[in-house]
Amino acid sequence: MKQQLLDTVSINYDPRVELIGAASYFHAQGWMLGTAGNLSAKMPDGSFWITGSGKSKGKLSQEDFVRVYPDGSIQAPLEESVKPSAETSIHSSIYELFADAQACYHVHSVDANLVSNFIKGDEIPLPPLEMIKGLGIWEENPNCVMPLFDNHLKVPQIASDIKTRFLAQKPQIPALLIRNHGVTVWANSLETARNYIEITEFVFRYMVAARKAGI
Ligand SMILES: CSC[C@@H](O)[C@@H](O)C(=O)COP(=O)(O)O
Ligand SMILES: [Zn+2]
Repeated sequence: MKQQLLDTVSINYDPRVELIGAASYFHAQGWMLGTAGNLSAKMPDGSFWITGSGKSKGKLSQEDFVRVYPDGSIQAPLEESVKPSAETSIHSSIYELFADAQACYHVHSVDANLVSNFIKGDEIPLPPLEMIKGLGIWEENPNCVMPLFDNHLKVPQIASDIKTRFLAQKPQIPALLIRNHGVTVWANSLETARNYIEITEFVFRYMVAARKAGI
């Protein structure tokens, strides 16, 4: 009986309403302006719902999402014309790399774009702020870095760079930054992914302000 109930709950699970709420909140913060960014959430069968490509992220509806299956096949609920996000390959790579990931969020902010140019290398040292604990690092004065990837017109190239690097070495934190583009986070729940976006954006804002203040 209990198992039956659990099965029914998982069959009826639909993360789209929560994804729409997150997108509209990020849009209000200026992190998902126009068509920028994409959000996805995993389903119990291993597929994931992802925002359709080119949709205005401040006014999404349930029909603006596409369901992507592990074999790459897709299902657009009502409108066949809805295509999955151009950055779906990045979301797929994250779900392949991190079995616990239930959600993957990607946004574009001015501060993230500025910070991505602070350094030429492939990782950015993060300031040892209390907020870093919110990314799962419980250390005094943490020595934490955020992986930084080059932006490419061909998104599968970015996805492949992420896979290659993270297969060789897992990142310290569940976040990565694409240069002149934006941050991507992943988490074991939609709520935590939303928190990670807020925390990384706080850290970027601090870094820009600190540089301006000469700290
Ligand atoms: C301002 S749109 C930029 C896009 O190229 C991309 O980076 C993005 O985040 C949104 O693409 P989308 O295909 O709508 O998911
Ligand atoms: Zn993007």
